[in-house]
Amino acid sequence: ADICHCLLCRPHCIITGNAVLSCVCQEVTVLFSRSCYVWFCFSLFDICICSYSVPAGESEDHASNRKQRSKLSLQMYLQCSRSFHGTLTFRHLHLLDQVYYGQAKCMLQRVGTWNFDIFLFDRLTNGESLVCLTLELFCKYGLIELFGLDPLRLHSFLVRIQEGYRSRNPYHNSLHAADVTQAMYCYLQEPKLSESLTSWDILLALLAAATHDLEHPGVNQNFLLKNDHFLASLYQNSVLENHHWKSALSHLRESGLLSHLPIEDRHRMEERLGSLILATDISRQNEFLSRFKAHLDRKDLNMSSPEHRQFILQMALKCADICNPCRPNSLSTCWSHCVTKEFFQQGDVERAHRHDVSPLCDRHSNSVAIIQKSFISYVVEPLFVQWARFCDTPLSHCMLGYMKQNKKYWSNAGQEDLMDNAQTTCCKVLPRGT
Ligand SMILES: Nc1ncnc2c1ncn2[C@@H]1O[C@@H]2COP(=O)(O)O[C@H]2[C@H]1O
Ligand SMILES: [Zn+2]
Repeated sequence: ADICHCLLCRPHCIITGNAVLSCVCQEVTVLFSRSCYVWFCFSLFDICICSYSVPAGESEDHASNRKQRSKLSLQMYLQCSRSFHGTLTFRHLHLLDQVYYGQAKCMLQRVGTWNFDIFLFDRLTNGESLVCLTLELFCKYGLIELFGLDPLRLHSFLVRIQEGYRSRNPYHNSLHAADVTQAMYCYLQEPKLSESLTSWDILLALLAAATHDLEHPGVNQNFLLKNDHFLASLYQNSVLENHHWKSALSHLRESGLLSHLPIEDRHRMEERLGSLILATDISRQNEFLSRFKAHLDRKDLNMSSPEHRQFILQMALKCADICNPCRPNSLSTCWSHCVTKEFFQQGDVERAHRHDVSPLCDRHSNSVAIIQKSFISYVVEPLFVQWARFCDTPLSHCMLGYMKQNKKYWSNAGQEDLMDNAQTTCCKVLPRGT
C-alpha cells in the first residue's frame, strides 16, 4: 500500500503525453496484480487513451489487451486511491457497475447542456461526480497539454478536492461543487466569454468553481462568529470564503500540479483564484451587482481588458453558485430541499445550545417554500436579470424562464414542509444492475 500510495498520489516525475499512460499502466499493473486488486484504468482520460499509440516494440495484441483494460472503471481506481488515503474502509468498497459507468460516460457528452442532471451523474459515478466532471472539462479544453499538466497529479489533486468537501453536509458538499463547475462550463460557452477568455482564464474558472466551497463546515459565518470558532479568529471578514481559498491553495501546492510553471504565473494564479472565491461571499452581493449594473449602463465592459475579464469571471462564478433556482424544476427543488436541510440543522444545534436561532434556520417559523420565494425574489432574480442583459443569449433567457417557473411553483406550494418528499426524490440510490 505504501508503494501504491506513493505511486498514485505522488508520481515520481512529470511525464507528459503518451509516456504517462505507458509508464503508469506498466507499473500499476504489476502492483495491482501482486496485491490481488482489480485492474484500474483511465477511461475518463479519453484524451490519453485516444491519443495512445502502440509504442515501438509492442505487439498489436498487447496493445489491444491494454485497450481492454482501459475500459475498466476509473471508479475502481478512485476507490482504491481513497482507501490508500485511509478515508474509506473496505466495507465501503464496491465496484461500479459497468452499466452505470457507461451511462455516466454517455451523460458527459451532454455536459454543456443546462438540464444536465448532476444528481443522476453523481449516482452513476458512485459519488465521484466532481472528479469525473472536472477531468472531462480539462480534457475538453485540452488544458493538460496546454499547461503541461501531469495527469496523475491532476487526478490526485481532484480526488483530494472532492474529499475536502464534507459528504455529511446536505448542501455544501462535493455535489454542489460539481454542479457549480458544470454551470460554470455552460457560462464559459457563452459567446461573450468564449470569444475572449484565455486558457489561463478557463483553467482558473474551472479550478475556482471546483474549489469555491472547499472544507465548508455546513454552518454559516454567523454561527462561526457566535461560537468563537478558530476560523473566525483567522480572518477579519469573508471567513468561510477565505478558508475555502486557503484550503484550495494548500491542496494546489501540495499536489504540485502547477509546480512546473514560473513562480510569477503561480502567484498570479493564486491571487486570481482568491479574488474569484472571495466574490462568492453572498453578503457582498449588492456591491458586485451595482458594479455590474453600472458597467452595463455605461456599456463599457471591454473583454480584452484582463481586469474586466476577471470581473466577468467573478460574476459568472457568483451566478453559477446560486443558479440552482434557475435549473429545471425537478433539479431545482432538490437543491432547495438540500439547502434548507442544512439551514435547519444549524438552527437545531443553535436551539439545543440555547443560542438565538439564525435567520432562515428555524424550522418552526420557516418552510422550504418561504425561503425559496424570498431567495429567488431578492437574491437570484436581480442577479440573473443583469446576467441576461450582459449575455443576451438563449441560455441566459432560458435560465430566467426556469427561475420564473420555480418561483411560481413555490408560490403555489403553500407552507407545508415537503422535506420528506425531497429525500426520496433527490437521494435515491440506484439499484444494483447486472
Ligand atoms: N436555493 C437556495 N435557497 C436559499 N438559499 C440558497 C439557495 N441556494 C444557495 N443559497 C444560499 O446562497 C449562498 C451562496 O453562498 P454560500 O455557498 O456560502 O451559501 C449559499 C446559501 O446560503
Ligand atoms: Zn457554493
